[in-house]
Amino acid sequence: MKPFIYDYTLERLREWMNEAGQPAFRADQLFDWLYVKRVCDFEEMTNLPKMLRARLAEAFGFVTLSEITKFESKDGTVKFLFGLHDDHAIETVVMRHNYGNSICVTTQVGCRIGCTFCASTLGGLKRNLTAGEIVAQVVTAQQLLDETDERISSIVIMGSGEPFENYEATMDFLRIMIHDKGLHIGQRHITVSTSGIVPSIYKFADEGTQINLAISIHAPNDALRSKLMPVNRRFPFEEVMESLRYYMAKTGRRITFEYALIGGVNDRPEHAEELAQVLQGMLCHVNLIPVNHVPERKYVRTPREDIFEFQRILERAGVNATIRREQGHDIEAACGQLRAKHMEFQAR
Ligand SMILES: C[S@@+](CC[C@H](N)C(=O)[O-])C[C@H]1O[C@@H](n2cnc3c(N)ncnc32)[C@H](O)[C@@H]1O
Ligand code: SF4
Repeated sequence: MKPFIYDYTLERLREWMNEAGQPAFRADQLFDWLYVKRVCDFEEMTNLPKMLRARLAEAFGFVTLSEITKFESKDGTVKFLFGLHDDHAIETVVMRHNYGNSICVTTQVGCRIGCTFCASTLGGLKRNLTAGEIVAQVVTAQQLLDETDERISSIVIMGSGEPFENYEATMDFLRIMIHDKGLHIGQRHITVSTSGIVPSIYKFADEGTQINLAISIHAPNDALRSKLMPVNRRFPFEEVMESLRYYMAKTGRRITFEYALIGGVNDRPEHAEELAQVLQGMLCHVNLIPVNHVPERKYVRTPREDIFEFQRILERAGVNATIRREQGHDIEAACGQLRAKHMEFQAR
């Protein structure tokens, strides 16, 4: 199979042009066709010489995401189930806020991390997505928004998969997204979420970007975190915290801690107090998320009043905390749920 043109950063396209005996500016023209004009056919790139268009078509393919289903929520959230060339399915969600539109992208088909509350991991990991397959989710969604003159202004890497186990593809995706000659998404408007893959956190800290980092913490201590997230046995709580301290010292950037509240499991006042103690004095923010129901799991949601109490305990200790506003609840926007249903349906 030919490589996807979306797999290539502008720097790599320049190298390719150089090897093909073309001036570097041809790569910039190509990049503009791909990400500013959002054209998906080399033949339409009319300021490139005909011979070059033919060579590009010979060397590269486009990622085609077939729309298996699309659900639109009352609040404007749109959830796509896209089919890939090898018949795998992935989810992408577009959320509309009063400050702009954001997209939640998937980085792997499934996930091998095995968090006990997550639908994405139910069938294990099938494969990594290439950078181009992550890019295609944004371009395809943006093409649809072009029809109503809307723009994607922020990205969260919070769809299925662990981005830091598909590190290089995720970084190339980010390089393509932030480039000022392409879609030019502001770095501070992008968030990468990880379950805590420690070596990648160090690597990411050294990249020198302004991109936000979120950590799925979900427990205030080692023992409970290991129960909820088996990855904690590979990279224990304290090692994760140590890597985050390095990240903060290196980048000066605030970290977001994601904490899904699960009724009776990690949502008691003593959990809030322990978490407050661990995070006190850290440049951080806690995002409290009422756990999304996953039919295969028995977890229940924390009552509203207890969520507020959890938040109050953190705030009283000086730890900034917000409760995530839920979007697309009526369309099962919780990541992995739509794909899990699709797989179940196919297996029948
Ligand atoms: C699906 S993960 C993808 C990114 C990365 N693998 C991670 O764990 O951070 C994105 C976020 O969704 C959260 N999540 C997964 N299942 C959830 C559920 N049932 N309810 C609420 N949040 C959930 C994760 O903990 C994580 O914070
Ligand atoms: S929460 Fe993230 S790391 Fe955990 S299983 Fe789901 S996608 Fe994988």
